[in-house]
Amino acid sequence: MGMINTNWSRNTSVTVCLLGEHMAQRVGVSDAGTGGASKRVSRVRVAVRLRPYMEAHDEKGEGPCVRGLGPQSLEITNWRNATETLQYQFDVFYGEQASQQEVFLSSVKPVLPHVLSGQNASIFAYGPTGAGKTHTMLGSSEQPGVIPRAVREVFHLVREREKESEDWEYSVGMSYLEIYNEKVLDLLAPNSQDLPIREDKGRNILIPGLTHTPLTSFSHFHTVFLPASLNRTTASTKLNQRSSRSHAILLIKVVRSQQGPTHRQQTGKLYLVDLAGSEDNRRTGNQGLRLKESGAINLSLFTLSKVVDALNASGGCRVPYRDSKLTRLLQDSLGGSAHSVMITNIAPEYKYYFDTFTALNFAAKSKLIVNRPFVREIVCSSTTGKRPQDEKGSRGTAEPQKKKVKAGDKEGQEGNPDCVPRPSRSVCVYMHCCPTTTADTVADAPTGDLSPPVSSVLDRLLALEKLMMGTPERERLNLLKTVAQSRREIQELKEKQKELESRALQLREANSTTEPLAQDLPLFQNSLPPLSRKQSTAARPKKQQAVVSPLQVSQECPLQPCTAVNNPVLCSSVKRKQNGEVLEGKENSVMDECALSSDWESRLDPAVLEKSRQHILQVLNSGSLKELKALQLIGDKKAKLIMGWREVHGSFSQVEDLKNIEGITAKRFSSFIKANLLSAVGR
Ligand SMILES: Nc1ncnc2c1ncn2[C@@H]1O[C@H](COP(=O)(O)OP(=O)(O)OP(=O)(O)O)[C@@H](O)[C@H]1O
Repeated sequence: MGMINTNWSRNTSVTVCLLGEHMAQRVGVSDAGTGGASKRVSRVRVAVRLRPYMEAHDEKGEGPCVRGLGPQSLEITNWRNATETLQYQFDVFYGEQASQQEVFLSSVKPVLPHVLSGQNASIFAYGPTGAGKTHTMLGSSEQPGVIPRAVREVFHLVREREKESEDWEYSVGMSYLEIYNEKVLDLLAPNSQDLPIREDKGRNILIPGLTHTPLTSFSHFHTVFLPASLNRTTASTKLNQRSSRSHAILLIKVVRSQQGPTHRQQTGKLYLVDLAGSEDNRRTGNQGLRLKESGAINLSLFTLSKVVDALNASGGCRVPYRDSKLTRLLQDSLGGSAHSVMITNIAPEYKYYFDTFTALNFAAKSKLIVNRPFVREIVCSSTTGKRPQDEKGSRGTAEPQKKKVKAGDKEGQEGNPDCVPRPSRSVCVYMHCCPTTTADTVADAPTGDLSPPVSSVLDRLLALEKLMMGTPERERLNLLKTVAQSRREIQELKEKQKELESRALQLREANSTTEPLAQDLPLFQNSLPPLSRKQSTAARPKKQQAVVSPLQVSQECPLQPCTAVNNPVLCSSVKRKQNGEVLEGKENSVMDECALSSDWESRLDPAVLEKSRQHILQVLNSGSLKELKALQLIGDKKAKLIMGWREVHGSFSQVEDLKNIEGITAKRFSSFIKANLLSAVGR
């Protein structure tokens, strides 16, 4: 690898590269003191911790390749030019001598009070394998790391807050998981399977089924956490005897509930993340399973890097959170709503040079990420006098969260298990700065009686809704406007529909023995028989294709049973009159009525029929989904099946091939062909 062993004392006289707020900017040594030392505060606080030099990792006796310059800066040898170093500036730099206490006090402790106020915080350790991530996060019994110190501090803060005011009650709970080979595994329930990751309408990331254990004290935490840590997947590699083969995420959830008539409930989450190390398999000596693990680790870390790049890119490009489980779970920590601290661990030996270099560059670009923290609060004003069931209710039981999920609850029990079940007749409001989506509004729409235009607007709404879930915030605002517009359209259409229905009803009542006036109600120009009030809903103008122009009937074959009319629809209305039946829905199209006549085909002009057949065949072969659905008796499902068939088998050589489609029986085909030919020749 041709490493250069730098004599640090020589560096003062040479040019150095400075990497400060932004990436690689070369400056002369005289500028180094000012050029990169920007005081701009980044929301994602980035600390770098240098592990003590270990001779065991320096077979060639090359000495360290990194050294600290001050409380915020360090330099690393420039591998391209031995006479240069690369300098970096971070929020904090912890040298080899830094204690666990120091790391905790300056980087972690300051963010913890936010968690008690309903905000999220993330502390994560990043860096190459063997650089000290687990040491930083977990530590040992002699040198406890961030995790035990943070949890102890959370309990300490809770006790203090409880002493200060009796208005708020606090409850603390934990979940603990690992991402191993792209599987989310519950470390508190070691036999569990890969858990799904979901996102609710408030963009909270959820893992239904993940165990949540209420905690009463720090020592209680210890008894739960320690055995669970042993469930984490670790193994020996050439670089680390006990290398973490998974990303571990400990979630500490603090729910605080206000006492009194109005129940405010704030939920803050603290994510403590020990990432698996990035690995160079030429050096780790990984093979077989280790190599597979390494692939998953590197892939997720690569995605993490892409996420950071996308967040830093201007122009709001897509952030690939969904490309790995890790980034999906860290979505809130990077570019989300959490107060985030990234502790980048690096090793000083030359053996780690390129890993260190990569880690430092990653850390430098992560500094630019801005999160937008907000308080997650539910306000419940209950008319029952009952207060919302909070975590106190399940204190002392290790209950899988999925049991708390109540399907169909509009406030999102399923979407957001943090919204605990609320009492009946209570009003729950989410309060945070993010715009909420309109899933609840969509759910309100009476989909059962939507006419086609309404359902298409609804489809648009649902599509927008889906789109919004993976869209950056400022685009979401635009989408929200479109959603609002669509809602207005739905409302207008519903009103129009109601008006038409009531007019139809009035007409029928007024002309109980006569036909309704076509000019009064254009959509009903092919008048339906008189209806009772009860039947009136069936008279909705669902099928605009029922409105057809007069048939081109063969002169030689006048329509016999329907001699009074030369229109299949009118024919059907006569038939309806005869049997007093009301038909509705596409499958029972009025076309079926005329189609019941067995010799209908012989009464139509063969040339026109052939032309119509060709037209149907053409639609079957090249029609879009919409065009296929415009055919009689073809709904959404059948249209999709037709498209699928086309893709697999190519063109339909004749319309009869339609019988190859699942669900199209000979009888159904016969109805289809009659209905469509009649409809087509009618045009
Ligand atoms: N600041 C430190 N002071 C003393 N020892 C340290 C420090 N950092 C790391 N070590 C030691 O270095 C070794 C490797 O550290 P650790 O296991 O924490 O690395 P890691 O980054 O978590 O590795 P991996 O990604 O492979 O799990 C351990 O023996 C650990 O005790």
